[in-house]
Amino acid sequence: AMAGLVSGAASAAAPVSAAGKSEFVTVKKTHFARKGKSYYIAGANFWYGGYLGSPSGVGARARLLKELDTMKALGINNVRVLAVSEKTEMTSAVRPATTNGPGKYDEDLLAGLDFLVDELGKRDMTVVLYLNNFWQWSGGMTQYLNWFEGSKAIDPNVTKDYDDYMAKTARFYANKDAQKEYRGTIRKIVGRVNSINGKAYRDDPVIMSWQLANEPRPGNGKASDKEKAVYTGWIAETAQYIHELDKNHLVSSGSEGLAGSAQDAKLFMASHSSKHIDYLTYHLWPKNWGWFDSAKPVESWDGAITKSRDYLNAHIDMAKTIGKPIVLEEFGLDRDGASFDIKASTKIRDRFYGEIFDLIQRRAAGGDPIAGWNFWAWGGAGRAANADYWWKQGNDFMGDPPQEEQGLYSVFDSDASSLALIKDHAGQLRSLQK
Ligand SMILES: O=C1NC[C@H](CO)[C@@H](O)[C@@H]1O
Repeated sequence: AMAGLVSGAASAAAPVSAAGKSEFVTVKKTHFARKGKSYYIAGANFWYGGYLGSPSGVGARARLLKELDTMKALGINNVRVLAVSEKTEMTSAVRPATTNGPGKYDEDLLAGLDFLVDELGKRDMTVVLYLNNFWQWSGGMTQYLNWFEGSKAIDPNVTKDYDDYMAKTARFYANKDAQKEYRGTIRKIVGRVNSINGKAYRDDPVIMSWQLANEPRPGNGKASDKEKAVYTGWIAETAQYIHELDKNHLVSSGSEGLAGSAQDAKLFMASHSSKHIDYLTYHLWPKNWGWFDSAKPVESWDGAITKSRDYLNAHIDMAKTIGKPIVLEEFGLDRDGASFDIKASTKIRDRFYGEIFDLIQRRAAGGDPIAGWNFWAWGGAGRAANADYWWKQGNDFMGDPPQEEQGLYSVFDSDASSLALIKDHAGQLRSLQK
C-alpha cells in the first residue's frame, strides 16, 4: 500500500478490523483502563524509536528489535516517542528530520514510526507520541516560527539565553500560519495508515495517546497573563482538534507541571481542566532546575530529594482536585561525578530512581490518581562516539537528544543496577493492575 495515506482519504490498505474499544487505553475517573483491567505505566522515554525503525540510512531495525525485547523483558510496557521533527539550522537538533519544510515529509522516517508501532503491538506495549517540541533538539515550535515569521531559529545552546528562547518560542501558539501548518502535520500523523501492517493509526490501540508537544511552556518564567491565556486556549483547542480527528485515543499536553507553567498552579490547573485533555503529565528534573548539584552531591541531596518529593506529591494532589489521572512521564539524574562516561557508576541516580519509584508505588497503591512513570531515558545499546560526548549526524541515537551530552541521562543496557531497579518497580506497578 502507498506509505501512510493522508487523513480523510479512504485507506488503500486492508480495512482495519476495529480493535475492541476496551483494547484502547481509556480513562476511568482517575485511573487508566486497558483490556478490562486498570493500567499503570512502567515506561521509558525513547524519543528516537521511530528513527531506529526507518528503512533508510538512519534506521537500525535490528537494534530496535533488540531494544524492544530488552525493555519488554524488564516489564517496561510503554514508551514515549517523538513522532515528528522539523529540519532546522539550529546546531543541536537531530538530523535528518521528518519535515523538510512545510508539508514536505520524509516518508522513510514516517515508515520508521510505522515499524516501531507495529513492533510494539507484537510485544503488547503502548506508545505516547508527541507531535511537536518546545525545545530546539527536533526543530519544533522555533522552526515553525522560522518558516512563518521569518525569524532566525536561534539555538539556546549557542546563545545560552534560555529566557529569550522561551519567550520567542511561545509566539508559536498565536501564529496563525504556524498553527495551520502544525494542524496539517497533526492530520498527517494522526490520519496515517501504517505502511507495515495496514492499520490506521486512529484505530490502533498500540497508541496510548497523542501529545501536543514535548514540554510546551507558556513562555519563560515571567510569562504575562496574555501569554498564559494564549497557551491555555492553544492546549484546549488543539486537544479538541485531535479528538475530532480521532475518536479512540487519549490526548495529553506533555507539560512538565508547575516548572512548565511559570510556577503558576492556577495556570497548570486551568490549562489542564479542559475536557479535551484526558490526563495530566509532569516531569521532574532536580539537576536541570538547580535543586541538585552534581559537584556537591552529598550537600545538595537532602534539599533535592525533599523538593522532588514535594513536587511529586503536589501534582498528584492537583490531579485529585482536577479528577484526572497523572503520569510522571519524565525524570532523571546524571551519573556519579556528573560523568557522561558509560563506565561511571550510577549510585546516586539509582538512589534517586528508587525514591521516585517508591513514592509513586505507595501513592498508587493507596488509590491516588498517579498512573505510573516513564524514566528519561532509554540509552540501551547506544554508545557515545566523540571524546566531547556531543552528538554528530550519523552517530548512535541514545536517550540524550542532540542538545545534551551523550550519556548525561541515558540508562544503558550495561547499567545493571539501574535496570534491576526498573525491573523490580515495573513489577510492583504491574501487581496493581486488576
Ligand atoms: O524533554 C526534555 N526534558 C528534559 C530532558 C533532559 O534534560 C531533555 O533532553 C528534554 O528536552
